[in-house]
Amino acid sequence: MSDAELTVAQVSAVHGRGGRARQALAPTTLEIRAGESVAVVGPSGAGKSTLADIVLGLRPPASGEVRVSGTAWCTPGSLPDRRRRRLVQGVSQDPTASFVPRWTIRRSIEQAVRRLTGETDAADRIRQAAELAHLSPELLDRRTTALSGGQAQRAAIARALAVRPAVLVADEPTSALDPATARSVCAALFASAAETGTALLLVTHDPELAARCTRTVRIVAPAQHR
Ligand SMILES: Nc1ncnc2c1ncn2[C@@H]1O[C@H](COP(=O)(O)OP(=O)(O)OP(=O)(O)O)[C@@H](O)[C@H]1O
Repeated sequence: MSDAELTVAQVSAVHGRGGRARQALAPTTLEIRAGESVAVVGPSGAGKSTLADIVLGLRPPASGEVRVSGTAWCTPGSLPDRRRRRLVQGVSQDPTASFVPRWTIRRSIEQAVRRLTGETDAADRIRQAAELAHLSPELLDRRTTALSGGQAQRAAIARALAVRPAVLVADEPTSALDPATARSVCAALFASAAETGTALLLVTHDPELAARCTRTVRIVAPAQHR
């Protein structure tokens, strides 16, 4: 038995139905253990974001299976159980998507912790997550509109970590940031995943970022796209 936190076994995806169906992801296999990071690279349109969505449990695969912490997560016929959703959290290119615009960062994180873990007192989790994400605590009481891009991305990392996931999926998390901010956000991402033993799946076009991961998996474009 594998002790990987995330197992992606021969997972493929199709967009569209009937005559419009097109393969969006060729069969892909990878494993990530606790504290490891895997960079997913490949040409534009190869299906990297589609793979991220499948691992996040947002869409089922067309074939294959995803396992999280040794248990089935999703298959062609099933999406993850609502009570296990906490186990895989995401950080996207647009951090504002993780927050309710009229709420403070703290309130959005509190709601996520309550919804995903059932815990009503999130204060300790939020403080720890902000520290892990290198987010100054005073920024927790602002809305995303009052944060810089780098601060908002650190807040999104804190939101994801506050529910203590087994797997963190980061899809191009720094592509909207300037190089210096991108480097500091990445430092927070790698350090927090390693410190908490979270398996990190990182979709990136940036070779420097990929080189910092434990391994790189290259997605090949489905045959019809080549
Ligand atoms: N909602 C959708 N409906 C139909 N086809 C889609 C949809 N989303 C993506 N696709 C197609 O699926 C394929 C994979 O897209 P995906 O966004 O996963 O690629 P990617 O590797 O992440 O690309 P990029 O590096 O440009 O972000 C592409 O051919 C894309 O056009």
